[in-house]
Amino acid sequence: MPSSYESSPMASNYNSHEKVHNNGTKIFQHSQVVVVVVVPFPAQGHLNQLLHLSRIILSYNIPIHFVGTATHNKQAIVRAQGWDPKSVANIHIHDFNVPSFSSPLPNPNATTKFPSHLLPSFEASSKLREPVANLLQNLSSVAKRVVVIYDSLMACVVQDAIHIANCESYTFHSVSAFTMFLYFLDTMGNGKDKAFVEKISHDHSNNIIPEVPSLEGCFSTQFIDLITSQYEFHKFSKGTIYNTTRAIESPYMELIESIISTKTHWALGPFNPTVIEKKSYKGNKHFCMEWLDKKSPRSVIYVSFGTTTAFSDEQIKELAIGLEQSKQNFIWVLRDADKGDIFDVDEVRKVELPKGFEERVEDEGVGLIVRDWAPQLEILGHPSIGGFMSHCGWNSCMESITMGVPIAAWPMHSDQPRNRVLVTEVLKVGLVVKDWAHRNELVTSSSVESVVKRLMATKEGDEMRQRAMNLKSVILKSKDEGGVSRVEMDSFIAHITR
Ligand SMILES: O=c1ccn([C@@H]2O[C@H](COP(=O)(O)OP(=O)(O)O[C@H]3OC[C@@H](O)[C@H](O)[C@H]3O)[C@@H](O)[C@H]2O)c(=O)[nH]1
Ligand SMILES: C[C@@H](CO)CCNc1ncnc2nc[nH]c12
Repeated sequence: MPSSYESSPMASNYNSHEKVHNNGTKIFQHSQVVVVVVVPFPAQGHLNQLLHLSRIILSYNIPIHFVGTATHNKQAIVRAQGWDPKSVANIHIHDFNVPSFSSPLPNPNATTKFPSHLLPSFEASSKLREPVANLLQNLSSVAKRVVVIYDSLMACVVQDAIHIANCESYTFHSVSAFTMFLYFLDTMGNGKDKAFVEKISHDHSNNIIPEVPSLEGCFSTQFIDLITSQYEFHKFSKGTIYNTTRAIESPYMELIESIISTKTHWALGPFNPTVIEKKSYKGNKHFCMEWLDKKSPRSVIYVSFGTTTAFSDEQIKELAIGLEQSKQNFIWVLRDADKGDIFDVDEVRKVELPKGFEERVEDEGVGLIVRDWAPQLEILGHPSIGGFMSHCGWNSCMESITMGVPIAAWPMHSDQPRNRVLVTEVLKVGLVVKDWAHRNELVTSSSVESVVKRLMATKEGDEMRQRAMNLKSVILKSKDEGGVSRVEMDSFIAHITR
């Protein structure tokens, strides 16, 4: 564990901060520096994005304070990918206490796929308000400015920032600009002005705004309450941050800007590294990377559904049979949704596969089952990967697109049904496995088989792979000197350090 992982008293934080940034001469007086405090929401898809962003901001030599409960901080760090884990030592990690919370197993047979079992851990994290307020207060007395970047679901926790004169905050939305735009549009109600509606209708005909599924079945009611209870606190933030790039989502960034013109909207992504650092391998190569090394280019489909999905036994069986019948190479990450505390391993579900399946596909060299944490970013970046069967979580979408891999889309909940539309209809780098209208039905082995074949072994699939590679190169260029992603990140940094 990196030494700074332990939460340390303020004084030693300052010492380590001087050590990190002081190249022989004492360049920092604390009263002159701008510090950034990052407040993530405690679920993997959220923690991951803000840890990546922290590392990017740190690369501009800005001190970073990352706050959360001990278990969620540890979760973010042990699972970080794509860069040298040693650089975490330069981030000030603050482990704050919250009342203990229960950490039940997900329910694989529930009618909706929303991960309601995570609610106790979400509720516990809402108790971070007081320690966060104290931290902001302490930092504000020694820093020139305290910049708070908080997950939109943690607005309530950072509400005291408003009372601190040299503190300003930015809301981070963990979903696509496409999803956020549709969400803002839905909530605009009758206040739409005529010109705006005309523009939207025009965009409709240009396919910028395709038909999307309603939000029915996407969230639990308690989660909607959690989202709504944050509303009143968002008005205090100075701007909003998205993990996207104008290189792929500029129409939606512009639409958001036209709806909410009182704030600055920053497209600072992609947050995940687009080139994987050698040092990220943590010593040994994962066994699936060696397996991939032996396969031919673009011949393997990677199958994984993020950290918030639990399949029923019946669905697992159909998926297994479908993959085998497709006769395509695959790596399948077969794991249940995370628990609220991932280190609580007393109770885990052992998923059953059809008899003999695993041995057969592994002996034949066509399939590999991974049951623990897979190095997804590295896998997607491997030249043998030619497709990704995904639930369309936003991290997975960005990772796949930045690595040039097309998607077989099987959304489960939340923003995923709409990300599916962005991937398949707008960017045209994917096929639909399951449409939201059929969300309560089983996906049969024959539909799995047919989508996998279409993506991996047809001209249509080749064309998608080509488009995905084109998007990858557009994104890489946008990060070069003068490119849109680089310019926007540089100007955000210039803005907060002004
Ligand atoms: O074995 C694994 C499983 C998952 N992962 C990583 O875990 C992350 C999963 O995040 P995803 O966004 O894809 O999916 P999740 O469902 O877990 O996240 C969720 O939270 C954030 C939202 O914005 C997403 O849209 C939402 O679905 C990815 O970064 C993926 O690379 C692994 O590295 N290995
Ligand atoms: C329970 C979590 C899984 O990590 C739902 C995904 N998170 C989200 N999904 C959709 N819209 C959002 N706006 C902010 N966060 C959002």
